[in-house]
Amino acid sequence: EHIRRNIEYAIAVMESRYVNRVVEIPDDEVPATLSGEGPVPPEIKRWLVQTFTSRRADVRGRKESETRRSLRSVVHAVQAGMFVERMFRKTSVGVQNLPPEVQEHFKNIDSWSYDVFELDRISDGNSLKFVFYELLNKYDLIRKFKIPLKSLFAYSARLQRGYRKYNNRYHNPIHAADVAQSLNCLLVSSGFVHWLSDLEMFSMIMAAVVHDLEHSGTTNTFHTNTRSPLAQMYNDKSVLENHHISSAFRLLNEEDCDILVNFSKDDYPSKEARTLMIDMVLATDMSQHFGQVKKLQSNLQHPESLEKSRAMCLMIHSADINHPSKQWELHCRWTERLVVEFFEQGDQERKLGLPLSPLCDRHTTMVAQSQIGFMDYVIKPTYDVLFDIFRNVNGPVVRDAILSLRRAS
Ligand SMILES: Nc1nc2c(ncn2[C@@H]2O[C@@H]3COP(=O)(O)O[C@H]3[C@H]2O)c(=O)[nH]1
Ligand SMILES: [Zn+2]
Repeated sequence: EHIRRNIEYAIAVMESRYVNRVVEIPDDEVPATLSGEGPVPPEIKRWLVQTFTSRRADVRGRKESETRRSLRSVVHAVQAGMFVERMFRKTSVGVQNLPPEVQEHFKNIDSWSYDVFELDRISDGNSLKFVFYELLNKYDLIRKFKIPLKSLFAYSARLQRGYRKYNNRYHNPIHAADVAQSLNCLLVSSGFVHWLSDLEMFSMIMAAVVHDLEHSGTTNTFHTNTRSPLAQMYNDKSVLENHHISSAFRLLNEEDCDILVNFSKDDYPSKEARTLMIDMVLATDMSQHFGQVKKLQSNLQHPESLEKSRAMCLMIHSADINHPSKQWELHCRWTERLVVEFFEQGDQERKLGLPLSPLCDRHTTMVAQSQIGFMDYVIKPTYDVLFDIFRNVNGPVVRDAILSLRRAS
């Protein structure tokens, strides 16, 4: 059934999107791409450049040779029938703990039009806690990693509290729940869910859930410009993202919060799992965006060089910027929230006598135009590359399946 769904999905994607399509990704130097005449107003260009590019060298220095895993190897595994058999709900450990209304709502959790605001309403503001639990349970990870439910709920409660620390309109627990649910959709619809190991699945869900923990409601540029304690701590580099993932790991040390307590020594703190989670959260720094997309696009010219971990990072990043590709009502709600947050930062900048960041001036910002720029220059290229990756995993499987069918008939 899953193979059939993968094949149908891949065929649909190829038919509808990939015939004679040219992907246009701006160069790392975005201004060059945007410098021509076009509908993008100067302030929006400034925002794109300031937010989505980084001329700093990537200093993370992952030793790729050690754990290099290409998508090609995954394709081979898929062709050889080496799916990870994911048990959906077969062994759920505690569904009875969920309020019935929430349980009913989760029937739709694989849908791109899932209404996370409604979940938050019916769960009395516990959307993050319940999505975290539901996804771990759905993929049987609570049982496999012997995660104590008491710790899971204590940790989730601390996460929700951490997300509420600054009362942000956008970067709050609902956003984290939304990113985790959207990630789940991408994993399911692409078939990735069947070729990630349990540890990789856990790492991805965890990364989605913690990726904006204790977000200050202001941008990295704001932290740097105000020389905030966090900017000093992280030397102006991916300030917030470093804080999010660092806080998530530190929270595990709080009383009753260690959800990793029963992980085997091979699983955690293995370099692989920890590095993966750190890399995925750091990859949500929007200054890495154009570099990340461009690198993957060039990798796609030689699919054998595509790395699984890079694909996973792109998936989290795509889930993080999902709402412009969702239903209009959902998108509008998120946009309204984001704009409130941007304008509050602008107000603070005004008070401090700092230059106002792009899109943060409540008196001059053109929201509609900026959203068009965001969709054209950020969302579309990201999702184009993501679907190209999906196609690279599913494509050879589809081709072989078609050949087999032909031979059989
Ligand atoms: N301009 C604009 N930025 C967005 C939109 N959605 C998400 N973002 C930005 O993309 C960022 C992704 O990472 P964060 O969630 O930290 O913060 C998010 C916002 O800064 C949108 O609709 N418009
Ligand atoms: Zn986010």
